[in-house]
Amino acid sequence: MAKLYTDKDASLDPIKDKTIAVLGYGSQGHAWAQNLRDSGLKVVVGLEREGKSWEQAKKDGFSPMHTEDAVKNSDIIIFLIPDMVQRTVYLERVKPNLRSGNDLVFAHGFNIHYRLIEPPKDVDVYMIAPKGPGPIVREYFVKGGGVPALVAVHQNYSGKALEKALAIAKALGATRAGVIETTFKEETETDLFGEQVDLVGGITQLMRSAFQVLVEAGYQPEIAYYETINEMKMIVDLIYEKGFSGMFKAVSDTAKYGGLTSGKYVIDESVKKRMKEVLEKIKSGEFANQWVEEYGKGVPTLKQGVQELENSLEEKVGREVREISLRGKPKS
Ligand SMILES: NC(=O)c1ccc[n+]([C@@H]2O[C@H](COP(=O)([O-])OP(=O)(O)OC[C@H]3O[C@@H](n4cnc5c(N)ncnc54)[C@H](O)[C@@H]3O)[C@@H](O)[C@H]2O)c1
Ligand SMILES: CC(C)(O)[C@@H](O)C(=O)O
Ligand SMILES: [Mg+2]
Ligand SMILES: [Mg+2]
Repeated sequence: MAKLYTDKDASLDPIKDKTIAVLGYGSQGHAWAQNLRDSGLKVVVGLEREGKSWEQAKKDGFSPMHTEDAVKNSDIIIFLIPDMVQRTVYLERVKPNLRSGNDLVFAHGFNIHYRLIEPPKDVDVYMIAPKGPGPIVREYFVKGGGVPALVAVHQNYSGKALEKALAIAKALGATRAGVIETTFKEETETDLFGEQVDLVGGITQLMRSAFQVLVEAGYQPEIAYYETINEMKMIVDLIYEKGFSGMFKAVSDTAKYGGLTSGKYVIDESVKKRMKEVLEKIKSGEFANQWVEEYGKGVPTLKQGVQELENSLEEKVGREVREISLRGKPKS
């Protein structure tokens, strides 16, 4: 098994006297800024302008400052702004204010791996990539736990980059679970692959298609929603806690037999073949170029996809069904 770093393998010492700039106060930014501060580290929040994030950061007790001021006042600069804006913010706000011995830190390897950002040689460049959404990084930390993370070092000018990455992982709560060392290449490619074919893309499409098949066959949409979308959480929770075998133990033999046979029929080798094509596009940089181009055009495909999803019957029914099913969800 890969080496797992836990709390006992990490110390806050290498960064305890440093000032840390968290750039961005969105999904990950709000979690990192608060977790690192609650762990006793000195955090400043850097933002482009006053707005929603600025107000939220103030509500959470920070005194946000403009990006360039945050960079000038810090030793460690953490990029928690969208991947597509990191290059411009780096070139315009960070690079002109960077000092020898600063650290550039990422939560995902996209900009370094695909060379959108090419840092100078006299800084450390490393990553702590949480393997979970930002709000959960905060929620688990507050409840005394932590979301697992990957760490990677791209540039080790100080010779202490890994120790600092582990220190941040500890302050974030990730070593309460477990942290594994990787490379920027491995993290970037696997993270993009997972979110595309499985976590974000695959699961959404699987549930929507199943919902649509039932509705198109004349079944009540609310029943289709309960069956194909709502119950997914309980099944995934069982897999999360007990593995596939544990989940199988909790369902009926009828579900096991039907699931094994029809599951392999629906998600067959042709699906795996297309997953491999997706991986190739990620590895070759084709997906990265496509995403940069889409972003340059003002994200028309992304906007259209999100709008189609928001207007879909499954979302409309979901809003109603969730009101009912969330009433039954335990509070803690
Ligand atoms: N969202 C996640 O759960 C998650 C998980 C693991 C890694 N990551 C990585 O973390 C990084 C941050 O992702 P995120 O989803 O938290 O970002 P996000 O979309 O939530 O970031 C929003 C923040 O960025 C700022 N921002 C937006 N546009 C900007 C612009 N043009 N210039 C400057 N600032 C701008 C906003 O004001 C806000 O504070 C990315 O590298 C991402 O791949 C995200
Ligand atoms: C939370 C995810 C999907 O794991 C992350 O990779 C992201 O990009 O948001
Ligand atoms: Mg991810
Ligand atoms: Mg990702």
